[in-house]
Amino acid sequence: MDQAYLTPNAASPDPALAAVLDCRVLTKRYGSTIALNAVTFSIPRGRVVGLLGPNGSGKTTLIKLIAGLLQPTAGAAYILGEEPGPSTKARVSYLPERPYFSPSTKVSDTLAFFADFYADFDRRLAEDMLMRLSVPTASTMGALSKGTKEKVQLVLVMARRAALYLLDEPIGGVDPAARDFILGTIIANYHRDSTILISTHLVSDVERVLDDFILLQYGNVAMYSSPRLVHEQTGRSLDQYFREAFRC
Ligand SMILES: Nc1ncnc2c1ncn2[C@@H]1O[C@H](COP(=O)(O)OP(=O)(O)OP(=O)(O)O)[C@@H](O)[C@H]1O
Repeated sequence: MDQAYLTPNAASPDPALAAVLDCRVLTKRYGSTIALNAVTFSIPRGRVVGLLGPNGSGKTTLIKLIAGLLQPTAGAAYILGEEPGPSTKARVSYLPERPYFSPSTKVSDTLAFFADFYADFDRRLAEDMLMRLSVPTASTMGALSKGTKEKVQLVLVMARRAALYLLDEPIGGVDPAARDFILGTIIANYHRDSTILISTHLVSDVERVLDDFILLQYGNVAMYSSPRLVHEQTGRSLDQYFREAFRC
């Protein structure tokens, strides 16, 4: 495990070194279910971090807590030193796991909506990415395939100039051939100072773009490391390593 990434540094006097995201003993219970159990980690700026783990391990719960859509039972998440609230929402670009535009909304209207709603939205960048992904902007969302809807929502979210992007299962519905292209387009266009936290089961598709990964198991951080370290230490890709380590 690369301990360097685990060092909380939100109190650093150098803003360039301050953590974008700091989770401290972050805990969420739903009744008697402990979805997140005193999760503590820190992510510096400029990293692309995979949030990995089996079904029910707490990935969506963690992302919703950071996005301010859920309240923690104990502990806290800090975005650039602040707990989730209106000012962090202006710095965080969040892609939920489910579609959120009504079927009758045209793709071009979603661009207008984001431009009105988010001061940091780069409309030209969004239009450019949609064109490169061959998305028909005159269509309604309801007329698009599941994968194309996901492309639109991912493009909108990534065309904001946010400090932190929270992507919950962004490419699950996209065909395998297009995943590489989409990830490549996203990574080529996002601002290098920003941090991306991306929850996914598609480890083999995303591992090449990840600087680091956090593995959740039963609501605990089981590992915080990098694909590079896993490869150096085991000779395996992240996907191979997980398949062997967590075989059912
Ligand atoms: N609204 C809720 N009410 C009760 N329990 C919940 C609720 N949401 C999540 N849970 C429970 O919390 C735990 C974590 O769920 P969560 O959705 O965060 O996991 P996940 O890692 O995102 O799963 P998946 O990979 O299947 O999307 C699970 O045991 C789940 O059943």
